[in-house]
Amino acid sequence: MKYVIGVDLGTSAVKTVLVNPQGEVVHEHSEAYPLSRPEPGWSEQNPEDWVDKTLVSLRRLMEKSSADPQEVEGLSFSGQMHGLVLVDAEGKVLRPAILWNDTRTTAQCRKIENTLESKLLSIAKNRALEGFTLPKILWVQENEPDILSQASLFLLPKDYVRYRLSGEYAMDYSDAAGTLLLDVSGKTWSQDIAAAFDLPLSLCPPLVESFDQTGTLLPDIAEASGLLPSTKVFAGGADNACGAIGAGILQEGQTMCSIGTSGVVLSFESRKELEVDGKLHFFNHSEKDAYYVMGVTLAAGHSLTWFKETFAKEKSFDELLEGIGSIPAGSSGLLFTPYISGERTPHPDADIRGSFIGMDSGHTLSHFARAVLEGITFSLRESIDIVRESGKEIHEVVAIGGGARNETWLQMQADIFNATIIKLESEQGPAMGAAMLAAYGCGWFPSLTDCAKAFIRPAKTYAPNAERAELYSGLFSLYQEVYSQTRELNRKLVPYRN
Ligand SMILES: Nc1ncnc2c1ncn2[C@@H]1O[C@H](COP(=O)(O)OP(=O)(O)O)[C@@H](O)[C@H]1O
Ligand SMILES: O=C(CO)[C@@H](O)[C@H](O)COP(=O)(O)O
Repeated sequence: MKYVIGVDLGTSAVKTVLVNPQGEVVHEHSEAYPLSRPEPGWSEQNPEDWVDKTLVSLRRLMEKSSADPQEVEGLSFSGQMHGLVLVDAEGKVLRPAILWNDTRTTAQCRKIENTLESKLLSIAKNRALEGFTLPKILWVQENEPDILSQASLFLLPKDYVRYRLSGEYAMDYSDAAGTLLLDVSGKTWSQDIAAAFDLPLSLCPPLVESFDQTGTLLPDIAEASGLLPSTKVFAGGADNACGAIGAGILQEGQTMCSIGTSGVVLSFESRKELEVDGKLHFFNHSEKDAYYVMGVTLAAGHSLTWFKETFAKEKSFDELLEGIGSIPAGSSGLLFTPYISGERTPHPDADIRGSFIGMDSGHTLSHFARAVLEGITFSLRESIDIVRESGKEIHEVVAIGGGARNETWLQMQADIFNATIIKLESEQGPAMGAAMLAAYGCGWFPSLTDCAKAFIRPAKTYAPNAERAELYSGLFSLYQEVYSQTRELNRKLVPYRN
């Protein structure tokens, strides 16, 4: 038997999957790492934790499977996007990584917009959002100039881990697109953007395709992970691009909804000249010369995790959600907005915070749990609507991520999106996408599309229920009002957040 490994460097954990040529996940293993929030709105991780846990996860995967290391032909990566890792000339990390969900950079975003004006959308194809990488580099430039002056390169999370595993520096287009330093349609680093902020282009690593080989495992790494120094290492991609590959989103008209820590609605796009005016993210795909548009809910699964940890810590997700099927759609008038760490689509607002509206003495824990799922799903419906307004039809949506584990939530997505939801045999979208990039890179298939045909199998579909779809459509209008009704209040609450 031959295998490939997909490594998904997530926000909460690194997941590794061992996949055979039929696309079956033979074994998987996950290792969690901490996230630190040293100040309100900050979110950091220690890159050394990623490397340690990736090696532990690979070793456990190999031990569990008892696969012969000779049989593992290659591995590739999917990574949390946008996080800033700065390294010096020796490859030493200069400060903790600043993550995608860190919102300290509002001032830097305004500086980028004011400096670049229309160039930002014409070159980088995206607006300046706190989560993206360039604002983080500018924050370091302003607040820790000594650190930036020692930096010889910036990397994204999975690029740092790959460098430690293979000794080679590289960044693929799908992840580079989320930095705001890439000329997205030209597929080169933008000299114009870098020069506007006095950043040398030498700070940017070499660009590669997601399925390009970037060396093999270093001998000490091979030993620590239970693999061989001949194991091929492929570049990999942004977690959302890999999630899309793993969900088979490889053609115009295909859309996925991923509910992990964040929530994402992503639709394939073949036209590099498409203008979405910053309303959606527009990024390079991990498929060659393809793109995607995407809307992001910052705290999707994170809202559910926060709710569980705060109000029902002793319960598992399944225990918390087991009663929600008997709560009526609309949670008996309880409405939740998932803005617990600010929001991105459609409200790029670092100061907004969540609400429960309509609390009643008759509401139970199950009403609250259902309202949380409905609020997250309404937020994703806002992205679905913007994608539809851009001219795309959405009749079917492939669901991936931890949120796809709950049947009631999948049906709720069908009812709120008014589209058929497809659940796959494996909800391991990004890790599976990474494994597919390795399989294609190893030459197992002539194209990623052929690989998708062999690897991806639908398990179940959920059709919208007309009555509930209508009820949710009315409630969605009320949900949309909550943002404007609570924005000013939240702004006034900012000084009290400490
Ligand atoms: N059994 C479950 N039912 C519904 N949602 C779940 C379940 N288990 C986990 N989740 C949600 O999935 C999220 C984790 O999804 P995952 O795709 O693993 O995220 P990430 O890659 O961001 O770490 C959690 O935040 C949680 O809200
Ligand atoms: O910032 C984004 C996309 O722009 C996030 O989607 C991150 O890429 C992290 O994703 P998860 O940890 O939720 O998978």
